[in-house]
Amino acid sequence: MKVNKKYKGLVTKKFNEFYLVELDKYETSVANKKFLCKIKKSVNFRNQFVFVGDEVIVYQIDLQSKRATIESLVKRNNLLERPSVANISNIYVICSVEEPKLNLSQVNKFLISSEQLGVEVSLVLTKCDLITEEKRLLLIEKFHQWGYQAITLNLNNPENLRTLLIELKKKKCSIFMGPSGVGKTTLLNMIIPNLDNKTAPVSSKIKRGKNTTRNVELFSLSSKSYIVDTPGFNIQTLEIDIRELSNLYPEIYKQVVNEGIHCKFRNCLHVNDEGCKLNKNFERYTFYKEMVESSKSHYCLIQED
Ligand SMILES: Nc1nc2c(ncn2[C@@H]2O[C@H](COP(=O)(O)OP(=O)(O)OP(=O)(O)O)[C@@H](O)[C@H]2O)c(=O)[nH]1
Ligand SMILES: [Zn+2]
Repeated sequence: MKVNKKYKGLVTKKFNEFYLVELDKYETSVANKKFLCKIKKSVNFRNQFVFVGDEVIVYQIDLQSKRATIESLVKRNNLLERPSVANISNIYVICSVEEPKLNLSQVNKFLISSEQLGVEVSLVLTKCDLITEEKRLLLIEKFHQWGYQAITLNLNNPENLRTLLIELKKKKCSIFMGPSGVGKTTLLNMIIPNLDNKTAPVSSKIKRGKNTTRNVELFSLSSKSYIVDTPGFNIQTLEIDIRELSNLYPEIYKQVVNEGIHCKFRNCLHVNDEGCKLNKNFERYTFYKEMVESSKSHYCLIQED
């Protein structure tokens, strides 16, 4: 039985030329909303590929065989690389407080690289069982000054995981990103039942290539809430316009937008500029200055090993 109607849907998985598309729950009364789709042959997406996370319009919906055809692609908000996922709403930057040790410069790069996508960015600190309560509170205070309410986790305490899960269920589409060995896979395995991604102690990790052949999938946490079942492997390649950089630091954004400071020049970079009014007395200013300086002659390209 074919439905002679068009519906909007979300690509939750992609394999070869097939796409698993979940039809919008509010637009259809069909019970199982997942349809195996191919792209309409004559369609020209101007060499654009369709990725997991993309919204598409489907037609030729066959309720019996659960097949349909993708007619067109809805304009996407953003596209992440490695893994390729579209329309992410939230990035959770995951860093461990120990094993591996917290590296502030690296945390900064992950945060800026995520902010650059224009999504909501959160910071999660794992392995808090390896530090004292006093140190944990100091870290929360530190990152509060960076402009983030760090979520601290400890595998021995399921209570903090529950809090994170409640938060994730309110977000549209989240992904975990962070350096190797910080516990991203461990967390995903706890959040997604039967996922069973491989984890390994830090010392025996193969640093690259792990999981690369797996197909990315969106896992539904609640209606309208998804999480990417694979962590982002690395910092996204940045091509930041030097004038945009200050907007990616909440400490600077807050002063310029919320407090309305007025530097003498509208395009002030807040680095040795005449008449600059920015209060530079914050911890990440050195990182900011370094990024501005390294991108003065060319766009800032950051790639992390
Ligand atoms: N002590 C402690 N160890 C943890 C915690 N969470 C994870 N680990 C351990 O950290 C190691 C690495 O965890 P993974 O989940 O594989 O880390 P990952 O971030 O996915 O690493 P990559 O796959 O390399 O990106 C494993 O041995 C985990 O058991 C924690 O809260 N406390
Ligand atoms: Zn300034």
